[in-house]
Amino acid sequence: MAQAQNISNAHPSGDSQRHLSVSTSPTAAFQSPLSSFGGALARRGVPKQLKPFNTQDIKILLLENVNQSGKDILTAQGYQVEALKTSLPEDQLIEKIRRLTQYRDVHVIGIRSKTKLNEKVLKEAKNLLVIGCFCIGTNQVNLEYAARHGIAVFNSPFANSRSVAELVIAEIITLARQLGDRSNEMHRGAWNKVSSKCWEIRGKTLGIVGYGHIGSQLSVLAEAMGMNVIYYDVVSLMALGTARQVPTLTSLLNQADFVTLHVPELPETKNMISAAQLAEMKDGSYLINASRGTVVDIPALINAMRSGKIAGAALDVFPTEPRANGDYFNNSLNGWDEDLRSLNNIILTPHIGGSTEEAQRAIGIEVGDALVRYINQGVTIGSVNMPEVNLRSLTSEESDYARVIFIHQNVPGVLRRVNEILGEHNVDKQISDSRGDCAYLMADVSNVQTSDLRDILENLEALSSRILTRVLY
Ligand SMILES: NC(=O)c1ccc[n+]([C@@H]2O[C@H](COP(=O)([O-])OP(=O)(O)OC[C@H]3O[C@@H](n4cnc5c(N)ncnc54)[C@H](O)[C@@H]3O)[C@@H](O)[C@H]2O)c1
Ligand SMILES: O=C(O)CC[C@@H](O)C(=O)O
Repeated sequence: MAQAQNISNAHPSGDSQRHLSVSTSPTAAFQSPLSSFGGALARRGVPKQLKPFNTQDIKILLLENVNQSGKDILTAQGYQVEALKTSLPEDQLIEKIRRLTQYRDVHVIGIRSKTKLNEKVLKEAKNLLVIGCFCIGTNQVNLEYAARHGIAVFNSPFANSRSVAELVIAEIITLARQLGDRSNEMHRGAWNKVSSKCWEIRGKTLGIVGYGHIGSQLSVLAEAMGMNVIYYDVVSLMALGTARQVPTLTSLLNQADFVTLHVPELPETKNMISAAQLAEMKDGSYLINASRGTVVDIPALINAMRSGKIAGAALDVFPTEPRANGDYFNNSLNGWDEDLRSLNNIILTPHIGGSTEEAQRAIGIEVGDALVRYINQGVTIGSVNMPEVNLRSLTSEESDYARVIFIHQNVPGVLRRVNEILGEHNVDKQISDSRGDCAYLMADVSNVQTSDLRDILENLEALSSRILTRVLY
């Protein structure tokens, strides 16, 4: 196929910077790991790398010390990768995107849990194609705004679940034996050998709120240590081992010796554990939160611990967390931080539930691969805000092919208009799906020349429903 020059990735803003020059010289072979088409791919040859751009033109900004495994995958593609160790607050991130040419046309932003990618920030990144959350939670991103602007978001849904579950097991024993306090006393030079209100965990009841990836793993580990497990979830879920689902949060709180929270940050989970719920817990019970800081009303917890109602707590997450290592955890953050620090038998950790070598490496690989697949082939499998769409990869044996991606508003009549445009060519295969207001169409067209691609692009761009058009080949 004759090579086209300057086919643009058109974007809703119509920004003139959105032009990527054309190259078909791959810098690294991309091996698609997609399972549903894997067999067919293996038989049909090496997947062809689809890109209407020099991979070197793709600009990626990674924040929050993303693992080397993820950086390696992205740099191996030839993309320009700028990696920062910390997150940036909204004003500094906007400033960076606005002021520095190298970020203004950033195509990919990679973050972990701290960087807030809200509408204000996303508006500035006018060339943004995709966001990688190198973590489980995606509450820090305005997913709906991103979808409306054709920006796909990917995460790693369970690569750190085991690490969180193991941390919680450690915390259950630490709280039951008041290990934090004993250790602190020894560090201060004081010997204080006590057994009063120190317990074995065998035979105690663990109440898990949210029986998803983390909650269910934890259930198995806790049972192996002799605990009885009950759980509460908004959906009915199969119990592992001899765990038992209870019908209400109150029922769980009334029965559990240890309550641990594993729900996502949602409007419904905000202050899910507040004064009323703490009052429903057993006297002398324990609370663990390694989900999100907003799930617990912390001033209410401080009161419940001061009164002795709650015998201990472990908190890994906080409504406002420091931006970087070395920053202070004091009242300037949340207003009650020093009261919290003054309590006995409380474990405070800096959001390290998923911070293990194993988890971070696996997350880097999973999200890195998803980003490459999306950039190079337009595949949305695993996206948290776009319909999941995939087609068998084109292979290097198939020449004169192009992949057309049309992200559009989910309104009646669009497919007919799109197919009028594509119908003038040989559409080899096509798939389309929608999620909420956003729809994603992927079509592989054969026997197309440069001029055809330009026509296809311009005609699709002229449709009023279009959000983003990409032509990959
Ligand atoms: N501390 C850390 O480092 C760390 C690491 C990973 C995840 N997390 C947090 O943990 C959360 C849970 O992770 P996961 O992978 O188990 O998520 P998941 O989506 O697999 O499971 C969440 C479960 O919570 C349930 N749920 C939702 N709303 C609920 C409600 N109102 N009441 C009861 N149950 C409800 C869901 O039905 C689901 O079963 C994540 O959303 C993330 O915020 C924290
Ligand atoms: O590594 C992080 O910053 C986030 C860890 C965790 O909260 C997650 O959502 O996966």
